[in-house]
Amino acid sequence: MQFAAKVAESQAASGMNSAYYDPSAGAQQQSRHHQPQHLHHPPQHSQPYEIQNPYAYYGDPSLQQSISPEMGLDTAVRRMSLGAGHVTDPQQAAYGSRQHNVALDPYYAQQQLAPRQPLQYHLYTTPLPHISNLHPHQKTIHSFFLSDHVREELQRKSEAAQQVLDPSSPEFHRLPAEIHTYHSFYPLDVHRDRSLKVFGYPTWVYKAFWSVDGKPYVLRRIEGFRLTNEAAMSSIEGWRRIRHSNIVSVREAFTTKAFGDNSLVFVYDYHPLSTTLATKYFSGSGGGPTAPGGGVPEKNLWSFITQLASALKTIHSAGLAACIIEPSKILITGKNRIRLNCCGIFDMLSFDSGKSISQYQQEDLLHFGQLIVALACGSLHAIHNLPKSIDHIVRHNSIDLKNVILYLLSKPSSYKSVDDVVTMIGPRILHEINSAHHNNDQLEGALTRELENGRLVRLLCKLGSINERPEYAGDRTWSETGDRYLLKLFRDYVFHQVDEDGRPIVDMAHVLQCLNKLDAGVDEKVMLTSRDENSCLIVSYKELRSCVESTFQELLTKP
Ligand SMILES: Nc1ncnc2c1ncn2[C@@H]1O[C@H](COP(=O)(O)OP(=O)(O)OP(=O)(O)O)[C@@H](O)[C@H]1O
Repeated sequence: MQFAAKVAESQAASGMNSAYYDPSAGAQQQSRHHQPQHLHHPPQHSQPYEIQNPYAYYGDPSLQQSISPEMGLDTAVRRMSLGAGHVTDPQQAAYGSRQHNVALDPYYAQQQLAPRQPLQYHLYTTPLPHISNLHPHQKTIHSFFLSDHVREELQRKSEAAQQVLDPSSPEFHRLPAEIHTYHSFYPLDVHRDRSLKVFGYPTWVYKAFWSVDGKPYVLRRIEGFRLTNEAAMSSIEGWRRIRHSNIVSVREAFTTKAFGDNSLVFVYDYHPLSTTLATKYFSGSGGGPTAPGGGVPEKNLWSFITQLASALKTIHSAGLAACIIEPSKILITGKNRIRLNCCGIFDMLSFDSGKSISQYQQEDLLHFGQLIVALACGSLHAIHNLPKSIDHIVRHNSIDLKNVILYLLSKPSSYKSVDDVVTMIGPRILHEINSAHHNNDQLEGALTRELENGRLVRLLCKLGSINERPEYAGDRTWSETGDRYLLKLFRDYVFHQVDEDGRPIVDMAHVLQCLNKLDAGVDEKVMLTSRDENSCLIVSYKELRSCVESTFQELLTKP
């Protein structure tokens, strides 16, 4: 595998100086390590990334025991973030300062004085150097990594997923430490007032970790609901089988008294940093795009209609009804990506209502139509004056949109079904598929850029394990002889080049080229010189590669 990476020295230097490799000293001072429990000598330097185990945070042995080592590692890898309590999202604003819980970690016990700092995203987004005259075989350093905005978005999501409550906050003490198999509760409600509007009961939303797989989930608690008919619990089974890209997956439901009342709890997949249609388009602070008429632009509307129709098609085909098509219960989990939330709750709350499923399905279509009217007019009150609203929609949108809305709002009948909606919006579905494929292509391109990096990190790990081990199997000269000596000289050749005045040459393209050639084991030869310049060895990458492999195997197999 070869890269024809060739960048001007200044560009290379800027790449090497970018925070991706070496965040600025300021950030380093602010970031903190989270040391695994078994390390007795915490390193003195700060690192750009912190790999943490959320379970170690709590110092709760019973929890730690329930987690397998593999799971801990997996979780630790997923926790790669700068590890700082970032406090800009509304959820945090509602609950005050929150931080990663470090208070109970013995390593941090003496280091609690300095407050954790927000993530400094700008250190991770390097400006692209302006290069207009690159040859086809040349690449800028940025082409080896994810684009800055994708990386930042993923980092923000990862950070949000790992947030836990500050143990000194009142909220921390109010919430149970563990319920069922979930722990580390973190409230997601944007506002503190509990509205009974949607479910008729106050509801609370928390992120919590499931101790079985270590992943975060969302728990929605229906406060004060006493389950009178045990059979209602079985209604969740149908929902557990539904997997759809526009439906927030339902995991399980259970009752609990852990909150001091009779609560019913539903568990859903967690989608970090999501918001709702209500917050984005009807709260006045969402900043969503608006068309000239004040509503959501028609292009976005068609995308929402297609996604919701697709979700409803799956739900109705499974003999279920959503019963919850309302702006505050439709999550926006990405750009124009929506997911129907809170499915399954009404099945349990109105288990004995006596209504048939087809009646509920007809209501779904009606609520679907009302939602589109509200979005197209930019107001939740639009459905109260339909003639005026339809008139507004016709003036600002296509006739196709009006036809779909009129169909959805038409009288319920046994002939009215989501299938007809799918037929009506056929051409728009094609457009949606095209956009989805396009987005896929872009993400695949981004993934491909990172593809080689994992390979290089593996190689670097091997080299790091081999080079300059102080002693191995009692042999103090182990790293200074044989294959290991060759690899030590190669390490100097790759990373420690100096110019004629002895100044370090920092050339990212050279490093990448050498590592790629080593990984591929090409026949090209390289001249390695000892530091005292007394010996000089000519060796091929192929030979160096077999040195790496055999030495690493030796490390693995010998006691
Ligand atoms: N599955 C989920 N994954 C991630 N975040 C979620 C999920 N479900 C809800 N949320 C977050 O929780 C917040 C609160 O959800 P909720 O449904 O209570 O909305 P709300 O606007 O507060 O509605 P209500 O007025 O009915 O309480 C939402 O804004 C959303 O950001």
